Amino acid sequence: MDLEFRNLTYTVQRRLPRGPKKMVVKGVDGRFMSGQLVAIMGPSGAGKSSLLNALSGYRSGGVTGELLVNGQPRDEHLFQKSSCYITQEDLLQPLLTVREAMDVAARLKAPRGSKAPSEEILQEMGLLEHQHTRTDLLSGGQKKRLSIALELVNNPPIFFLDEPTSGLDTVTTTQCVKVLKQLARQGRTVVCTIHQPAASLLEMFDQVYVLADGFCIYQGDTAAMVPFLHTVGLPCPRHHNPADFIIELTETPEFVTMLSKEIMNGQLYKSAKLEQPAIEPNTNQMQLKISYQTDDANETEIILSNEKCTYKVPKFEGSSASVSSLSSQLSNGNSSMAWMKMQKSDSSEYSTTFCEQFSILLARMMKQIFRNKQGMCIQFIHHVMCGVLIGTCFFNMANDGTQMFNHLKLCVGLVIFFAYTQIMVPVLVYPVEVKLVKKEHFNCWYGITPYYAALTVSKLPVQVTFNIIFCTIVYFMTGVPFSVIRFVAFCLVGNVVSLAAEGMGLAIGSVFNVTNGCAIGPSAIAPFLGIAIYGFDFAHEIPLMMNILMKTSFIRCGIVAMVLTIFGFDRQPLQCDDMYCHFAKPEVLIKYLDIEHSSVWLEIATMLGIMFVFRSMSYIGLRVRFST
Ligand SMILES: Nc1ncnc2c1ncn2[C@@H]1O[C@H](COP(=O)(O)OP(=O)(O)OP(=O)(O)O)[C@@H](O)[C@H]1O
Repeated sequence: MDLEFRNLTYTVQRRLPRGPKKMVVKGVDGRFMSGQLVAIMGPSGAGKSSLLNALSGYRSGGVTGELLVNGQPRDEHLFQKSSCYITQEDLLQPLLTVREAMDVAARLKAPRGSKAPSEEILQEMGLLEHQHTRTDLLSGGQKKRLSIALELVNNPPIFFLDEPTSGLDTVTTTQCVKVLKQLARQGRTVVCTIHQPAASLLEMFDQVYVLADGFCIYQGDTAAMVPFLHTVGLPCPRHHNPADFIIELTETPEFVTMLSKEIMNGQLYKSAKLEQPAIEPNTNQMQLKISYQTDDANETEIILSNEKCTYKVPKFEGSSASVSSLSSQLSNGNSSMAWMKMQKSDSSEYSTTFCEQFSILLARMMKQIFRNKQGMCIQFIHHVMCGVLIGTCFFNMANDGTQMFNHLKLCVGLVIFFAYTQIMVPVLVYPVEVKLVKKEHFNCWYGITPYYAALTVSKLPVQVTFNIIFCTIVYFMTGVPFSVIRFVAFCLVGNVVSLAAEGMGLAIGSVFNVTNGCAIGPSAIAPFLGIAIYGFDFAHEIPLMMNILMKTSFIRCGIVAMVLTIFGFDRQPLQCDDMYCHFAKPEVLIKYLDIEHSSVWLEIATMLGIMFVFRSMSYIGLRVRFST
């Protein structure tokens, strides 16, 4: 597929605190042709990643201009299915082997009714011998190749890569660029940003697009760059790396202005053979008025307005199809049209159904959770130790009528434990996970809803089990009189508080897009805020806002539910070893706290409602973030 862009601008604005708007890509034009390996070069901060993000659709907010595919305005949905974006960071699912990661990608992405040739792709990428290695143990170059391999399973005709060589040594960098060159030679359009390639590496690229301060200062064949600079009076010294030379020129604003004018901000394409305008008159569009005639499942006849050609639709034919055979299908420039045709005929957004995505993602998440032995071990020790500590502090105290304040401390302590244990996990883990999910979602692996559903379900078994272990230890060590209903309610309250807290952590993570440090502040304050608000419960005059906050604080609901669980359910009067114990009768304590009209089930239902609100916020937050 040929990509064109006209008068493309990309404006960014810092959100929190809101900063001034800044145009980072300034009305550039350009054209990237199929079968070509294109390097977007420029000094740091020139706008390379921004241009790549805008072109790939990875960022859509703040982008203006015309984006064309094969000369026609592009259909974003179709384009997204036809392209893939590989981020600078190697975002790979942890705790899976190369083969497992590949199989998940193949199950999610391979066209319906077909089997992606995972083994052949791994072979082609030189990863077959590492197929049983865990993804986090791969070297930098292998990670990069795996990132490419994962996207190759549905054989997209366009690849965008953000700095694929960053952090790699010279040999690995060359290997990586060779792989990209091979992908391009197979008929794909491969566009990547690159810092300052060595001269030998630069030669491997077919086309170079140089940016400086958001302007295009060169576009054309790699071989035509030095002659172009010579013609504008900036000859590259002998034995000087042309990439270094042009980047050095960008340090002088006058040169940037002059070069940008010469190349008409990307409207001109400097060819090693002949010079031609980058954007030809709309003759292209005439040629692309096509009609499809399908003879059989494999062959498609495409009639262009003035010529006729026939070729095979790229189609996986079971595991016997090799990447080479796929490549040969793509090696015809026209095959991108066949790809588009194939994608157009499949109107669904993903290759798999909602249920398939949900079950594949759930299986992947469960596998990762159970393989995280260290994490599981830490969680187990944390729950047992905290249970024993709390049990020791309040040992056999639950039946002592003289210890009213200790009873309350126990309830508050338990709720804080459940809240803190769960709130920090998503806040710390989620920002990293979101990047990975964004990449996979953007590359059309799956939708947000099945991901979110799988995320919610996958954590439950382990979380509930550990909470029950904790509850059992505390319940019996503190000596709360046993009854089945009370014990069930006790475990239920703990689990619901932890789910609400987790929902809050997810909401903080996805709505505010905060990184670890900033997230700790609000999330750490939140439970205390809940308790502080609870303190107002004893006051007579509660301001309206505070009242609303109090009623909607899951910490408060948790404490009320916990008190009602321990002292409710027809509990007999507590032992009293003093002359008089005012709070020996559970009803007196409940009345004193002004919660005699509440019920455990109502508080649990309220917490579930709060959890639902938090989870909805985080779901919407994700959707909004992924759509801009
Ligand atoms: N979301 C954003 N908010 C504010 N500024 C931004 C945002 N995105 C990019 N920028 C700014 O836009 C400019 C271009 O950024 P970009 O990441 O595209 O540069 P780059 O050429 O890829 O740099 P590098 O090679 O160092 O990665 C930079 O000055 C950067 O600070």
